[in-house]
Amino acid sequence: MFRKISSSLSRSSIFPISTRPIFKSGSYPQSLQQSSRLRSSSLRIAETQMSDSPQNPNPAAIPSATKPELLRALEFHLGSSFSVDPITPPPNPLVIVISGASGVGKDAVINKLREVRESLHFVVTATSRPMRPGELDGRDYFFVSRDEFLSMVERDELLEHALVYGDYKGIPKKQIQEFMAKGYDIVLRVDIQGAQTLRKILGNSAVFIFLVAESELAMVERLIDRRTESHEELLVRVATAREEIRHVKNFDYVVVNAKGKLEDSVKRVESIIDAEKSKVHQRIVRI
Ligand SMILES: Nc1ncnc2c1ncn2[C@@H]1O[C@H](COP(=O)(O)OP(=O)(O)OP(=O)(O)O)[C@@H](O)[C@H]1O
Repeated sequence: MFRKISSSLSRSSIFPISTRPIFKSGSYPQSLQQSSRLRSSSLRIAETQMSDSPQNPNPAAIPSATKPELLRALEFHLGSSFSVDPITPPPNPLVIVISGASGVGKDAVINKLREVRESLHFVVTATSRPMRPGELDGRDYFFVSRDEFLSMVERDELLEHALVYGDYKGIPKKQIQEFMAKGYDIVLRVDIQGAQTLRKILGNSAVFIFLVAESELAMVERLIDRRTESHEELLVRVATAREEIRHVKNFDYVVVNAKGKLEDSVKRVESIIDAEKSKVHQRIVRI
């Protein structure tokens, strides 16, 4: 764990403890500069590398000591070895909740994020809704019957679940636990109702991102273009979206997914993840 450089040296043979030196220009101990005991082959290599480097621009620097010698002397002077361990612990796994009104582009953003970012696990939601053309069981959702879904609820296998536009949707807990244990960050894609429930369950331990279109018109057009909803379903979704936009205040971040700017939105989400990873006070999530 710790550098062993100085441990092989008898400290008292170089500097008596009572007379620990303060190194100044020109006063670096001759014994340390010249001692053949210090010159192992690896030290000589390092020394050669240093002597090849451009002239030291700092006139106050110690003139002819090698880097290993300097390191050893500093360690000796400080009374402890320099550790090669990381200065800060690795960041905790994150739980990232991505939400927003229907048709705002949650799937589109998440699918792109999947392409550009490793070390994220995208939780596959269980749903009782029928599969849409192009969707794949186990990739887009776990498609289960209503009865199967209700059994999962009874067995307490879901972190949260809800009835959304007549269909059940829920998040399997086991998947999150397994991937967090492997060090993955977890991405959850939920509607706004789901995000509200998750906020109650997870509090500030998770990161909540709210996706919005640049305007209401843009959002409705996107839904129409998708051509997966009937006229009545569109009416319900638009009315719900108008109401849901007020919940933005319960989120940590808002990302505008503007028309034709999907990649910018994904970059913005990535920046949020990077910032969260750099936080001094990390979120700690327990599922
Ligand atoms: N930035 C964008 N520019 C243009 N089209 C977009 C953009 N983002 C998403 N879309 C398109 O808008 C439509 C709706 O997107 P998507 O299905 O990802 O929304 P969603 O939020 O997942 O919807 P739902 O909650 O109803 O499943 C899709 O056809 C998608 O390709």
